[in-house]
Amino acid sequence: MNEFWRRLALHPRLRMELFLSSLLINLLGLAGSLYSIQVLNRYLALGIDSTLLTLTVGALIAVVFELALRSARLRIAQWLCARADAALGEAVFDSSVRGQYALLEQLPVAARREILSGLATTQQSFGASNLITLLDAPFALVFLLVLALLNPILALTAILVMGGVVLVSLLAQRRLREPMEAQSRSAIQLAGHQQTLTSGTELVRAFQAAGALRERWNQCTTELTGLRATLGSLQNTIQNASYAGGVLLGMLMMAMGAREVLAGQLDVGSLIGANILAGRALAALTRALGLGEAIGRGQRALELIRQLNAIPQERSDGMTLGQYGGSLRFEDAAFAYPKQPTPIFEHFDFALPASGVLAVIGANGTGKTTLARLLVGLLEPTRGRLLADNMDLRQADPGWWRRQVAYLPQEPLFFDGTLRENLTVMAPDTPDDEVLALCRELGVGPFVEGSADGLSLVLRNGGNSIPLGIRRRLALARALLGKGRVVVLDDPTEGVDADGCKAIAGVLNRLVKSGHSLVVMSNEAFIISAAQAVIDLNQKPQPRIVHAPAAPAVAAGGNTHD
Ligand SMILES: Nc1ncnc2c1ncn2[C@@H]1O[C@H](COP(=O)(O)OP(=O)(O)OP(=O)(O)O)[C@@H](O)[C@H]1O
Repeated sequence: MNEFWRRLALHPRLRMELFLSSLLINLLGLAGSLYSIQVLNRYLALGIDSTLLTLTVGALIAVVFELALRSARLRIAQWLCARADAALGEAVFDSSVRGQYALLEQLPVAARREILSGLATTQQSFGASNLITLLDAPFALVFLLVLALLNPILALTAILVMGGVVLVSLLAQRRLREPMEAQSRSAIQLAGHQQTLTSGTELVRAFQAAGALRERWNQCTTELTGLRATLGSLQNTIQNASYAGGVLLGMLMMAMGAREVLAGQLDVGSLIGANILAGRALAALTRALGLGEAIGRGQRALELIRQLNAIPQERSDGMTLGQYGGSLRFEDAAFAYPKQPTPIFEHFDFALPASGVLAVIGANGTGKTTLARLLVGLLEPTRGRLLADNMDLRQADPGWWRRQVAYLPQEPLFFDGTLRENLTVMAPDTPDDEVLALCRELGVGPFVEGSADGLSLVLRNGGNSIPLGIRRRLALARALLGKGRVVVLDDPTEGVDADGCKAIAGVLNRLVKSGHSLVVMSNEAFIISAAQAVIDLNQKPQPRIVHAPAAPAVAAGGNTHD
């Protein structure tokens, strides 16, 4: 309900127009019953055709006005709802792309997907037609008021029947909440299994995981079917109450009305009109009550969306440096993930001079990727500072900082779009020649130029149909085309063949010569031997720092580090 009010509050003038048009529509809606009363009382009594003609023309004009107003009101409501939907969609998008990375990561992927799909649910639940139905509901009172003017006993009868319908419906709606929440939880679980079915085909087949997956799948779908049945029954109770209320109201109105007619308190025309009025009052009410499930579903989706939107966002401004020199420094830095018993590192002091080359080594899970994410500014040290040319990265404008960093993440993922759009995402004006030259330098020229579409090749599903070694080098090309001063590479040779490693070594040498600072997370001997310093994350909690005496050139297939 609050969401409907919020939508109405978006535009006070339109809200007023909606209320006024609803008032007029419902007043014009009285024309049908007044027409019946007048035809039965006047025309049947006097038999004057011109009276019938006047009444009919009057009623028709009222109907035409009512229809015109209805369509104008719908357009206003649609405009208002479209604006609210667009604002909500934008807020969700912003939270997804600008919510603090560390906090976003705490939300499971399936839950995030469910939140995003909840946008469509809110659009339906709080859409224009439902808004109008709710606006019409209070006008049931107008019909009851007119009914009371015709005959108070009939009005009282209608109120009692409607009260009963409201009571049954509200009781059923109270019981809707719990199964709806359970349904949302099950849907999140099912979304996880759907993800496995769609992108884990290999896993399911090769590891014969179908049995284990089927059990969970069946459990989820059975649970969802049961919950849907419960919700359906409750919804049915509400519909039955409305139907039974309608039948009962019609009968009681006739019975009580007939007695009133015999007692001389009501004429036959007014009895028919009263019946129509009571029917309209009940219909307005039951239509609104029938929205209970849809509104409950929308509210649940909105609650999840609010959880996402409540995640504090990364700052969109901050300090920048006119000219970033390329040095980095950790000062008594520590990092620990929330709810993790041991920190990734503590009391970490290290300075990388401009144009320095640093290798970060460590066994699986020691924190190389975490360190890379700290350098890119996705995560922040839980204690201490990380400085870029003496500027604390906490104070830096994240957008500016990410333009200073050429980052190769461990997972080389791409968004749906062409290869060109992906590679030049940080520098859209880069000419194709430059992109192709870098691809050639990285040894993926034959892949790009050999494909019929070249740079216009359309990537889907993160680009996962491209072999990993090629995908990684394409991701490296994307990083370098951004022209950041510091190059942070998370396992650049993982899955890359010997020729590919040589090509990467060549590019790294060029970067070193051109004065870039390099931080490479890798256990690869040829990278370690070329580094001026090595951080060993195997040592906990304070990493070991090894300074190499000289910096030989990066050469794939070179020395091993001792
Ligand atoms: N979002 C997170 N929340 C909690 N713990 C996390 C999170 N991300 C990583 N970790 C944990 O932090 C530790 C370091 O992970 P990280 O991925 O940085 O290691 P890594 O050295 O890069 O591993 P690998 O060599 O396998 O890539 C691991 O124990 C991992 O489980």
